[in-house]
Amino acid sequence: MGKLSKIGVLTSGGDAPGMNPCIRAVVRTAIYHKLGVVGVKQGYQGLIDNDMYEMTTRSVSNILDFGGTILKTARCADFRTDEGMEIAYRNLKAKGIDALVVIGGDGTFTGALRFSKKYPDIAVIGVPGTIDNDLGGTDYTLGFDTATNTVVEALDKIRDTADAHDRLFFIEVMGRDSGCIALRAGISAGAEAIMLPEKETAITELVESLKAGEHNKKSSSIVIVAEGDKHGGAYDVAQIVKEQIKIYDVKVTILGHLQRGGSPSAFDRILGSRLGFAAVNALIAGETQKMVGLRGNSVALTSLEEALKVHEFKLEDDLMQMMEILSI
Ligand SMILES: Nc1ncnc2c1ncn2[C@@H]1O[C@H](COP(=O)(O)OP(=O)(O)OP(=O)(O)O)[C@@H](O)[C@H]1O
Ligand SMILES: O=P(O)(O)OC[C@H]1O[C@](O)(CO)[C@@H](O)[C@@H]1O
Ligand SMILES: [Mg+2]
Repeated sequence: MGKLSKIGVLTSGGDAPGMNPCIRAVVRTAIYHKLGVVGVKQGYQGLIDNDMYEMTTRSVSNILDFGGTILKTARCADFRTDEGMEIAYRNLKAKGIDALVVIGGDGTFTGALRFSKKYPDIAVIGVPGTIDNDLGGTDYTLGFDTATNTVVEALDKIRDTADAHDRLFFIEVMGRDSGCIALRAGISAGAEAIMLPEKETAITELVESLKAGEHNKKSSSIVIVAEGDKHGGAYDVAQIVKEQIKIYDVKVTILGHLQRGGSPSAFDRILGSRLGFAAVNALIAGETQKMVGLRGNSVALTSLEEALKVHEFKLEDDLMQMMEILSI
């Protein structure tokens, strides 16, 4: 690759709080180093549709506290095809862009890696931006902290009414393939049980533990169901359990997309700024096909391949065990 001159930045997949602080850091770090920086609208769709604009330091003024992403995002089917990738490549070359910072989740990185292997003259650095926290090589992804706090706030409110009415609530949280939000929010809000995509929960055991809780004079119970759970969503699980347990009045709440919105927490603002800054520095250092992440409070580079490997270590055994014991 020749000398770096112009960086494209995009956000892709589900939006995540912290993406805006990250875009701001990419833009200002690039400009500080006298590099051009181009904002790509709607993720990979903008590469294909040629929807891009030159950014200045003022393009990212006063956005630290915004949820969503000023660049917009999309799930782009065309980028999965060789034809789509070729159009994207031609558009990048025509604009003189020689590197990309892609902010997104596992799907975004899968696309980035494929693209970069096909067109290695465009350097690519990934920033983990997804509320799912489902990437290796980083302890946290952008948006996970804010989303978890949002879920905890909702669970606290549901606990008030559940307790007042002696009810059993099944609460569905996001995480198609990832139980990270479910586990940490569950611990924070004292949930009685958590159902995760990574670990099958036996319904008989769940029913037994809910009955034991009632026997222990618990006035309310909260079961968190991550949306990817094998038994289906919260409504499905509630239906199965209802048939086996008559002691509580059963209610269901789906938290849905409110989990993705909102102003980023201080943690996500700092993480976004730190990783955006590091992404540009990695490109300047000649890196490509890597992700910048946070490991043990230090910024670390990981190959995109490694980042995409299984992330189950994030469901630490002690957290899983503790969750059950502390809710007796
Ligand atoms: N195999 C692939 N080849 C090319 N592009 C891909 C591939 N997989 C995903 N992408 C691109 O990445 C985009 C984002 O992926 P996806 O929708 O899975 O979200 P994500 O980045 O995992 O974020 P999140 O899970 O937080 O929503 C896809 O819409 C598609 O454009
Ligand atoms: O907004 P969409 O496209 O329905 O996507 C929902 C999915 O996106 C995520 O929120 C991640 O961004 C998953 O947890 C969830 O399954
Ligand atoms: Mg994903």
